Amino acid sequence: MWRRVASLSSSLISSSNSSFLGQVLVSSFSAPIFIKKNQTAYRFNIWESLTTGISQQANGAVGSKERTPFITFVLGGPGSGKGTQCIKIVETFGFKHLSAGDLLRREIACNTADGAMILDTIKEGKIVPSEVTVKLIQKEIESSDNHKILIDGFPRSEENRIAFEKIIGAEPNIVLFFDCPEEEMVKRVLSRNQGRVDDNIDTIRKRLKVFEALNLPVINYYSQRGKLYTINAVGTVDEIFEQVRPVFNSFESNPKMVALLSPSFHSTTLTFHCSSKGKKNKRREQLNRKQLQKSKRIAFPFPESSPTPLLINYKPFTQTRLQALDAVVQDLEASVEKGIKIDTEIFASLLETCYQLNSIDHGIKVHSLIPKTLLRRNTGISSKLLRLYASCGHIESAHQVFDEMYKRNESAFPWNSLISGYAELGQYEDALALYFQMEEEGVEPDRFTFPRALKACAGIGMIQIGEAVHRDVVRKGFGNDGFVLNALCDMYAKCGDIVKARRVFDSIIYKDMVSWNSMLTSYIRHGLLFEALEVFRGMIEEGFDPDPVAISTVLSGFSSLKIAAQIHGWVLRRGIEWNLSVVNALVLVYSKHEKFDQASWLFHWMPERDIVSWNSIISGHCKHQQALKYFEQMESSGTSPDTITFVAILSVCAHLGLVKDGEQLFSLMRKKYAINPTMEHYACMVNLYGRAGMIDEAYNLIVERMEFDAGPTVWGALLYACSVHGNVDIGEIAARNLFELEPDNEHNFELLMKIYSNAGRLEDVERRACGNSPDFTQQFKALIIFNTNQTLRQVVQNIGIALVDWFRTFGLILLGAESKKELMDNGL
Ligand SMILES: Nc1ncnc2c1ncn2[C@@H]1O[C@H](COP(=O)(O)OP(=O)(O)O)[C@@H](O)[C@H]1O
Ligand SMILES: O=c1ccn([C@@H]2O[C@H](COP(=O)(O)OP(=O)(O)O)[C@@H](O)[C@H]2O)c(=O)[nH]1
Repeated sequence: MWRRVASLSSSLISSSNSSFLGQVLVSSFSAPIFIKKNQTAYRFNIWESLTTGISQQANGAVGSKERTPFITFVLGGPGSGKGTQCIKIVETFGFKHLSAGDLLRREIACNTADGAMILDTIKEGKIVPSEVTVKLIQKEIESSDNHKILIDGFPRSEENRIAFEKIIGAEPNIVLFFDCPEEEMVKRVLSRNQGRVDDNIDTIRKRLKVFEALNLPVINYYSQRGKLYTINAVGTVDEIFEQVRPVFNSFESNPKMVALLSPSFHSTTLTFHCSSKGKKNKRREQLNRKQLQKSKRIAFPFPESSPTPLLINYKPFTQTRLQALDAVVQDLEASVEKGIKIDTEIFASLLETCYQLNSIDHGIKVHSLIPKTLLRRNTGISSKLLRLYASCGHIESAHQVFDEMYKRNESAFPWNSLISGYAELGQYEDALALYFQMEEEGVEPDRFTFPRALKACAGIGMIQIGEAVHRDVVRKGFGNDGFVLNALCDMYAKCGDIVKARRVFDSIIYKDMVSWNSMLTSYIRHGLLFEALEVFRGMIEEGFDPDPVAISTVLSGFSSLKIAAQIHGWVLRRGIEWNLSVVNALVLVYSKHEKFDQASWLFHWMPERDIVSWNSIISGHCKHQQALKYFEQMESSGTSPDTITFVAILSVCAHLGLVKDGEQLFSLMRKKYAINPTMEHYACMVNLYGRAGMIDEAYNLIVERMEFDAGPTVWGALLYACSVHGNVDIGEIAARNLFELEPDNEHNFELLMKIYSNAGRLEDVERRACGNSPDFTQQFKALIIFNTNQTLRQVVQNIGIALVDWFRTFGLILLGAESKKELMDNGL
C-alpha cells in the first residue's frame, strides 16, 4: 500500500482571505515600489504563480498549464517526515504533491519497462538514474492543473538536481529541508509499516549513507542560493508543521512581506493568527488592514519592505513560535517606549499566544505594558491575563488581576480560570470556596465550571461536597451534559464511591473516550480488574478504538505479561506502538517481568522520551547495574531527573550495595538538581546503609541530617536492617519510634522479637510483652503471633526433615543400586 494520496485541491487560502489578498495583491503589483525595487522577472514569476492562482481561484477558475509552476522541493533523510508534512501542506495550502519515491514505486507496480531496474535500485537503497525520475516528474507537472507543486524526496543528488534544471528548465522556488537525527529516522522508518521493500534495517543504513553522501551537497547548494528553509523535524507532526506553516503563510498573509521571513515577519503572522482565533474572518481582515496601515506609520511591528530572499543570496530562516513571540514582544516594548498607543486587540492576541505557548515570562512582559485602567476595564484582556497566570501556577498574580477587574461577574470565564488554577495547585479548599462564592455573587456557572469544582471535590475526597455540586449540576440544567457527567463519574470514583461512579457512567447517553477511560481507570484504581476488563471490552464493542490512555491504563493496571504481549501485538497492528504513554507502559511491564531485552529494545527505539520513559527503564532495572548507565544517559540527553528518578536510582544502589554511588547521587540531587530529599529518598538511603551493614551511618542520617521527623518508612528500613545485622540497641530505638507511629503494625513487633531472639535475649521478649508500653494488648498480641510463627516455622521444619528422611529411606529402596551409589557419593 503506498503511503501518500496527494490531494489535488488547489486552494491556497480560503476564499474570504483570497478576496482580501486579491485586492491587496492587485494594488501591490500596480504599486511602483515592487517594480522599482530591482525585482527580476524571476521574482515576478513567483508572485505571479501565486497571485494569479489566488485571483483565478476567486473567480472560480483553476490554474492553467501555461503558468510557470511554483516549485517546492521537500528534502530530508528517509523517515524524516517529508511525506507526512507534505500531506499537511497539501491540506492547508493546496499544493499538488509529487512524491518521487511513489512515482517510482508506481512504475514497479505497473510493471513498466523500467520497473524491474527501479525495484533493484530501491532494494539496494541506491538512486534511480536521473532521467527516469525527472521524466516521471515532468509528466506529472505537465498534466497537472495545479501549478503549485511539492516535489517530495527529490533531488537526491547533484546529478538529479542538474538533470531537473536541464530537463524542466526551472529551479525550485523554495526548498524545505527536514532536519532529523539519524536515530530518529531509523525508528520512524522501522515503524512505518507500509510493507516497503526498503524499510528494513539493512537498506535503511545504506539509504542513510547515500543521503549523507549525495543529498547533503544538494541541501548545501540550495542553502547557498538562499532558498533553503531548514525545519527541525523532531517533535510531533503538528509542532513540526507549525514551523512549516510560516514559510507558506508568507505568501498568503501579507503581500507586502512576501518571502520576507524576518523575525518581524513571523511576529506579524503570529499576531494575526492569535487575534483571528475564533473570530470572524471579517474581523481578521479589518485587523490585517489596520496593521498594514499602522505599519506605514510606525516601526512596530512591520519591517520595511526589502528585496526578497528568494532572489538574493540571503539565507532566510524559520522560527519557532516562541522566537516569533519574543520578537513581537520586543517590538511591542520598543513601540510603547516610543509612546505609541497599542491596539487592545494586540494585547489580547499576545496574551492568547503566551497562554498557548505556556510562556509566562512573555506574559509578564506584556502585562507590564498594558495600561492599568485598560486592564481593569477590559474584561477580555484581564480574563486572558488571569488565565495565563493561573495556568502557569502564578495563582497570586491571577487572584490580584481578578480582584482588580471591574466587571468580573459578567461571565464565568475568569472564575473558572481561577478555580482551575487553585485546583491544579492542589489548593482544593480555595478552589471550592471560589465556586461557592460564585453563587453568592450571582455568577452563573457554565459547563466548564463544574468539572473544575468536581476536580477539587475529588482532590479533598469529600463526597458530601461532591454531591452538593452534583445537585447544582442538575439544578442548573447540566444533568445530561456528557462533559460534566464525565467529571462527576471521576469525582465519585476518586471519592471512593465506585457504585455511584458507575451509575453516572451508565447515565451518559453519548459516551466518549473520556467517559470510557475514566470508568476504566476508576475500576483499575479500585482493584476491580474484572470490571475494568468488562469496560475495556464494552468500549471496543461500542466501536471505540482504545486510545493510548486506555491502553497504557490497562497495561499498568494489570501488569500481566500475557496481557502486555497481547496488547503489544494489537498496538503494533494499529500502528500506535510508539505512542509515548503506550511505549512507556510497555517498557515498565516488560521490565517488571524481567523481560529486559524487550524493555531495552523498546526504550532504545522509542521516537521520543519523556521523564516517565527514563523513570520506567531505570526502575525497571532496579536490581541491575544497567540502571546506572541509563541514569548517565538520561543526564547526557539533557533530561533532568525528578524525585521519582532519584527514588529509583537510590533503590538500585541499595540493592546492589553501591554505597559510594548512592551517596554521590544523594548529594547530586540537591546540589545539581535542586531537589530536596523527601521521606522516600531518606528511606532509600537508610536502606542503602542498612543493607550494607552500616547501621550507625543509617541512624546518624536520620537523627543528624533529616530536616523533618522520620516517618514509618525510614524507621522501618532501619529496623529491618537491624534485624538482618543483629543490632539490638539501634533496633530498639527504631522499634520504639515505630510503635508510636504505627501502633497497629504487628510486623514491627515481630522484627524486634526476632532481633532479641537472634541475640539470645529471650528475657527481653518477655519484658517487652509485660512492659509498661503504651499499648500492652498490641504488644501481647504481637508476642503471641511471634511465638506462633516461631512454632509454626519449627513444625514446618520438623515435617520437612521427616519427609526428607522418609524419601531417603524409601527412595533408596526403590532406586536401583547404581542410582543409590550416585546419590550416596553426592552426600545425599
Ligand atoms: N513528527 C513525527 N513524529 C513521529 N513519527 C513521525 C513524524 N512524522 C512522520 N512520522 C512517521 O514516520 C514515518 C516516516 O514518515 P514519512 O513522512 O513517511 O517520512 P519520509 O517521507 O521522510 O520518508 C511514518 O510512519 C510517519 O507516520
Ligand atoms: O528521486 C528519487 C526518489 C527516490 N528514489 C528511490 O526511492 C527510494 C525511496 O524513496 P522515498 O522518497 O519514497 O523514501 P524515503 O527516502 O523518504 O524513505 C529511495 O531510497 C531511492 O532508492 C530515487 O532513486 N530517486
